[in-house]
Amino acid sequence: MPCPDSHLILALPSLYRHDVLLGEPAAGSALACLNETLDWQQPRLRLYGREHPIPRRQVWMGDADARYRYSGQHFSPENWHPVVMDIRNAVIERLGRAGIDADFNSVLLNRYATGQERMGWHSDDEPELGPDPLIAAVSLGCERPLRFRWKHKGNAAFNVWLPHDSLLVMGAGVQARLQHALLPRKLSGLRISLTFRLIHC
Ligand SMILES: O=C(O)CCC(=O)C(=O)O
Ligand SMILES: [Fe+2]
Repeated sequence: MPCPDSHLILALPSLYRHDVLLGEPAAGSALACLNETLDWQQPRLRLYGREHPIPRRQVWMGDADARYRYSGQHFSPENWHPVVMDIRNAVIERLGRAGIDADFNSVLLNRYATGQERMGWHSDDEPELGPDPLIAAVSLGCERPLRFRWKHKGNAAFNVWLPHDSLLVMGAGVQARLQHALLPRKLSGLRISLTFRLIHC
């Protein structure tokens, strides 16, 4: 049975959002805690032959053997922070209630200090995620839209707004058929996202 706070965005591929994951004050304290305590990194990545610092900060976290390759670099995960582990468990529990038996052994945390910080177009389709990954994206802080576009042109691109304490579920077919990006916006305010993944080690 659909939960009252669930919004189906697409049925096939499967894309939907739950509006309240942790509740308050847990969501607000998670935002403050992660912002203040994590060792936020700004690695330089090579793009079209030139190196640039990424236009946001990030932390990889997860099980020790869940190593990840991204833009030609290997990232070893940080140990699970207890607050991130609690959020992971809340995601698994919420998906379980929706009839989805999910597991995640790693998470990419992204920190956008202002509306100008961003993430470019991509699909989360690295081979270590397997052929059809389920990716669960938790948003904390400033509400911003994640923009989606189809790989085969024709259908219109669209925004999915991600409020504080929401959970976006990118299920079967989403990475194969769509790309997504967090584009710069005239918005102010800190946002942290956590994208949970299962890496096949
Ligand atoms: O910050 C977001 O909501 C998007 C993050 C994302 O696409 C990713 O971590 O792969
Ligand atoms: Fe992504």
